[in-house]
Amino acid sequence: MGLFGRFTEGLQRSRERFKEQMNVLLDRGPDLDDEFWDGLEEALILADIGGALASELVLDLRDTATRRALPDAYAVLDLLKERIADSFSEPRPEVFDEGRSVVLFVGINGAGKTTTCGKIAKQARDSGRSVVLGSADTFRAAAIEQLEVWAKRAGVEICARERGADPASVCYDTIERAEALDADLVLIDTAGRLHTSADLMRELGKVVGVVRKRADAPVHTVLVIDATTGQNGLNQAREFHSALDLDGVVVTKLDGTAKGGIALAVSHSLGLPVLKLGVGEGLDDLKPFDAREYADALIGSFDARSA
Ligand SMILES: Nc1nc2c(ncn2[C@@H]2O[C@H](COP(=O)(O)OP(=O)(O)OP(=O)(O)O)[C@@H](O)[C@H]2O)c(=O)[nH]1
Repeated sequence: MGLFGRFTEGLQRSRERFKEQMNVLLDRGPDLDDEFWDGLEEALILADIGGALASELVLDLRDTATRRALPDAYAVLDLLKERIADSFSEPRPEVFDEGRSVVLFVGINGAGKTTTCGKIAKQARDSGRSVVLGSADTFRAAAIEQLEVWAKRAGVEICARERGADPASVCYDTIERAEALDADLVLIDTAGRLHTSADLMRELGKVVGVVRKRADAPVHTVLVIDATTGQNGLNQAREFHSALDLDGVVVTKLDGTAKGGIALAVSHSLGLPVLKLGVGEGLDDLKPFDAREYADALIGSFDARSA
């Protein structure tokens, strides 16, 4: 898929914000002066890739521009896309797309865990894999019903118990059911919790421990991050990663924010792969992640004619 491929729409607001910032600079001309480099760093920070990575990238680009004698800002912006793509952690297709896998979705309230579970179930089902969903979010009755609706839409099995049931035992039942059905993929929704609540994080750690002990297939923990929370997503990722040793992240709600750079901030600073991207509320609004396409869609295209 080309430059404006799959993520174009989802990252539209982020790209427009970046373009606005850059056009102010490019209107002065494409010179690689101090004002350009400072402006570029500011635009990257505003796109929520994080202050540390923004200055790291700009330092590297500045150095490369001198060494390679890059002619102007347009050449730097092209190189920026390459550097952004290279800054993402390596992909891990075994989490959702290959072999047998048990995945626990974790994250703060409302991040999009239940919705993402449903969307991934649908994609896996469409590609011929058998899926069992588990509703370990027994805290919210509506979450159980919501996951049942998604299971129906995706045409997959679901294991659920009543509100207040022990989440670990729901996981246990789900894995048992998946084994009986010889399922390829088990997707378990957990209750939303604040990364700052030590008790809730400990409880989640126990649930993950039970699943790791019980499952025969590889167990993966995936953090769902709402992109609209911007840099707070990085704090969430840090806490969840240190408590649960995450395997990757799914970034949701990219359709409603200009803070699309958060996927890069998390992936780069914690060494976690971005596994999927949520770009809407519908069943098909989930995109596979590709670092190059993401970089293209985040930065957009600049050339002497369009500026
Ligand atoms: N625009 C948009 N909305 C999304 C996306 N993903 C989820 N949502 C919406 O976000 C809201 C919360 O999603 P849920 O899936 O219920 O979130 P959750 O993390 O399971 O919530 P808790 O169970 O309370 O922790 C719902 O209204 C979803 O439709 C997305 O990619 N884009």
